[in-house]
Amino acid sequence: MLNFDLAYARGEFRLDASAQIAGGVTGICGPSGSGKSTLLLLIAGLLKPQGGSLHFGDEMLVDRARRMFVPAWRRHFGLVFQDGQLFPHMSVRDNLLYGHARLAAEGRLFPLDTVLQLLEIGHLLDRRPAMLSGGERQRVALGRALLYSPRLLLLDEPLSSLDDRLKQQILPFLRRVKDETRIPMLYVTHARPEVDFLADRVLLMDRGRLAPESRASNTAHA
Ligand SMILES: Nc1ncnc2c1ncn2[C@@H]1O[C@H](COP(=O)(O)OP(=O)(O)OP(=O)(O)O)[C@@H](O)[C@H]1O
Repeated sequence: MLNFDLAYARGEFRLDASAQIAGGVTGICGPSGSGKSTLLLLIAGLLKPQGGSLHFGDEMLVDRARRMFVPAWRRHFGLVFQDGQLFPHMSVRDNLLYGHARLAAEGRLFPLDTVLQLLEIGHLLDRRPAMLSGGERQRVALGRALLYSPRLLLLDEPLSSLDDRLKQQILPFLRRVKDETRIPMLYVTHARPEVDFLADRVLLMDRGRLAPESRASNTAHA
């Protein structure tokens, strides 16, 4: 599904990461500052690598040797970051429909009602993001990413700012998204239980390098 070999340097930090990743949910774990968020930004097209290549299926998105770089908006990937990053001046409805409304009807994976039901956010449509709880904001951010009908979901610690009760509320939603939509996901987290619950495999990031995790326990989740 995703195949990359990316080199990126910023100050002292060096990322030199390669992997071939199949569909399903791939957890990415590793110490703080090891480069997990940087890797997601490189895959999203929000950072440009200094070297290497990136393929999504047969499609070449980056090939620095040929000076090729497909910009983020043309990759059609969905992103959910820690703080949700909703548009503060727009209602929940307008946030949710922001990407969706621009898609051709045949490109939409699911209608608004399906996502509202899946994430239980139908009662929030007329509110602004400031009027939402953290868990509601996370669900709206996820809803917006889903309604964009992405080819890949990039999730960067999407639950890390939430309390346990909210995590327990949202994790099953994510599993339903995985089971019902089959959209591949890269899921960055420090929280082992989230990975154990969701991921089909785990990659470990350490000082800018990626390696498959060898823990046998993960096969139980494949
Ligand atoms: N905007 C930035 N400008 C300069 N350096 C940065 C910036 N963002 C991150 N870094 C540095 O890049 C390196 C990788 O950071 P990154 O955020 O990718 O790590 P991470 O594994 O996601 O960490 P965490 O688990 O703490 O979120 C770190 O050394 C960090 O200090």
